[in-house]
Amino acid sequence: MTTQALELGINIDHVATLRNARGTVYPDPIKAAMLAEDAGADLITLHLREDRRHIKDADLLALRPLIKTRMNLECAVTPEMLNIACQVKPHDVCLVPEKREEVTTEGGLDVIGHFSSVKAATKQLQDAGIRVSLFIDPEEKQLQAAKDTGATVVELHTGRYADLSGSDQAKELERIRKAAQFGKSIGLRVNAGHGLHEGNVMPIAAIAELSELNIGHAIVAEAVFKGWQKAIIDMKTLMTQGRKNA
Ligand SMILES: CC(=O)[C@@H](O)[C@H](O)COP(=O)(O)O
Ligand SMILES: NCC(=O)COP(=O)(O)O
Repeated sequence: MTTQALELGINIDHVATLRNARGTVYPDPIKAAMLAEDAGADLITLHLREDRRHIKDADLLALRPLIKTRMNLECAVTPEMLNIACQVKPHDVCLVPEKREEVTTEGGLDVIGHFSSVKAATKQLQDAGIRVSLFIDPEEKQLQAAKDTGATVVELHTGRYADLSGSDQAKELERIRKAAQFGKSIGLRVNAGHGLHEGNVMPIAAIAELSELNIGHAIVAEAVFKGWQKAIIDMKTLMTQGRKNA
């Protein structure tokens, strides 16, 4: 069996976090995206939060015509966000849950609990020619519900895996592996992301059913010490090494 390639989505949100901390124009997330593509990123991911704490509407509009790979817009299931997405027309929209007070995206979208609104949002986006992904926890019932909405892609939330260690982390890795296998078996493209870094990415990359990893915060952090493009190249190298263990 030939192992499928594993794509790297570079999330530029926290380049914008650093810019916004001082209200400067630097570091520029658009420049980060362009350099990321040159360094081998397969797509650029950005999350337009309702509170605009990092990416702003102007970033999204500026990036759209410049992107050479694929734009993956993460957003909440709200009329405002769906309208923006349908106007900007990224290649992919990943629907995520959002809480105003959270530090970061704490868990996956409860597709079962919000089935009719997620299904309607999926249709609205697909009718605009956008591929839809749902950011979910690695649970069979959420994967099945995702499939039932008509979405063709899911992204498994790896934040819990990233926060755990030892045997608890090994159990969570197994849960992600089983979810990826189940997702693939029902015809979904299965991606993963959140909290991944150089120290924890290889076992995830070794899950053969995964198509794409979206990574941001840790790459921005590594870039402080070794530079943005080197951090991206190193992450891609680790993913390639990890995939050899698939
Ligand atoms: C949905 C998701 O996982 C990403 O958007 C990532 O977490 C970066 O954004 P936040 O840190 O604002 O959650
Ligand atoms: N969807 C996950 C993502 O885009 C990146 O998450 P993180 O690496 O910033 O935690």
